[in-house]
Amino acid sequence: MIIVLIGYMASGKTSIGKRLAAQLDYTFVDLDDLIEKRENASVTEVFKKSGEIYFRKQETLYLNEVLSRKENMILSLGGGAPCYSNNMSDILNAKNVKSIYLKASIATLTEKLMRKKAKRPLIAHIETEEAMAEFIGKHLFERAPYYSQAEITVSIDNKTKDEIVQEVIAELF
Ligand SMILES: Nc1ncnc2c1ncn2[C@@H]1O[C@H](COP(=O)(O)OP(=O)(O)OP(=O)(O)O)[C@@H](O)[C@H]1O
Ligand SMILES: O=C(O)C1=C[C@@H](O)[C@@H](O)[C@H](O)C1
Ligand SMILES: [Mg+2]
Repeated sequence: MIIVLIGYMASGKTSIGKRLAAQLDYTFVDLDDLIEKRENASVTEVFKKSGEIYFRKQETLYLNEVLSRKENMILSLGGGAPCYSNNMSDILNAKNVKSIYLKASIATLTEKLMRKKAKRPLIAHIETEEAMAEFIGKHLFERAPYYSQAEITVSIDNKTKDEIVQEVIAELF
């Protein structure tokens, strides 16, 4: 089975994914990391050198490659991955794939992203907390229709990583 974690930037896809993989003894794949390895450049460099459209094309290519693998795997996506091309339908239609939305409020995301924006090219330029909350609110309005199609939704607000991991496992098995 492939368990796909989706959600906004900083919702915990990478860190929760790693813990889930360790606990379930599944392979762990992070789509942003895979893109960086294959493109031999950081996400920020790919955005800068080749532009977002090129990044989205490569993201779709590598997503489909990983979805065709036949192994037990936790696959943590980048924040935008489910919202481009036919990616969300491909995830929902793939056999043996379960999708999980790690859902966070605008307040939680604003607080996290003010601290961790440097490596995220879409938000690195935003300076004040008010502007960050405004950006995230608008962005989530566009993206939530994709994220919400996931088979399972787990709210992450005010929960520890361990609590989230246990909740995901309880929903899955
Ligand atoms: N429940 C939590 N409690 C406290 N800190 C958390 C929690 N979940 C994640 N974090 C921290 O928040 C930061 C963002 O998490 P992470 O990188 O896993 O998010 P992401 O969804 O993979 O983001 P991106 O879309 O940018 O890849 C990390 O520093 C992580 O350690
Ligand atoms: O939300 C997004 O569109 C992104 C999230 C990150 O995981 C990276 O995939 C990249 O910075 C774009
Ligand atoms: Mg990540």
